[in-house]
Amino acid sequence: MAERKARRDLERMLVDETAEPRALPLSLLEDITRDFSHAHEIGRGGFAVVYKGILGGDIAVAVKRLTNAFMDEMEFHREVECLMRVKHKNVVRFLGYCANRQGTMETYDNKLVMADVHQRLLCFEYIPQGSLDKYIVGTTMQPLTLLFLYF
Ligand SMILES: Nc1ncnc2c1ncn2[C@@H]1O[C@H](COP(=O)(O)OP(=O)(O)OP(=O)(O)O)[C@@H](O)[C@H]1O
Repeated sequence: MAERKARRDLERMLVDETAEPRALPLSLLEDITRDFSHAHEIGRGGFAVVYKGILGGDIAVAVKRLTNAFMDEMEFHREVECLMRVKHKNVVRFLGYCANRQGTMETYDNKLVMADVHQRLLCFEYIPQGSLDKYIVGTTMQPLTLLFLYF
């Protein structure tokens, strides 16, 4: 129920450019990326794996799952705060964030222990051909291709 509402809100945000980024439930981000499946992976950076999240129809978002080693809680808060402040037509729109912490039983040293699993995620507008180098290649290749065709 809450997940369905969050999904609708996220879809609405994509058409309403004035909407502020918001907290998103982990269950929604898991659902739209098919549990962060390999098939949804669109890229990797130094600190994150980026997935394509599919909402209704053709609507997509980019979900950035930060690696655990990267950030402590304070750093993550600062990152979210900075992203929330930046609003510019040349900057990819930040849509939301998720910080989830869950205890799971794990075996350590032949004993069952309660481990804290942290998930930190950021959600952005999806940019087709996400990487800037693909745009640059796309634009510089065109004249070259035309030149080649001319000769
Ligand atoms: N909003 C987006 N829409 C589509 N693809 C994206 C988006 N954000 C990232 N990607 C893809 O994921 C890749 C990794 O992005 P990410 O932001 O994690 O790292 P980076 O900017 O390449 O490097 P760094 O680790 O230094 O930040 C990008 O190269 C791009 O292909």
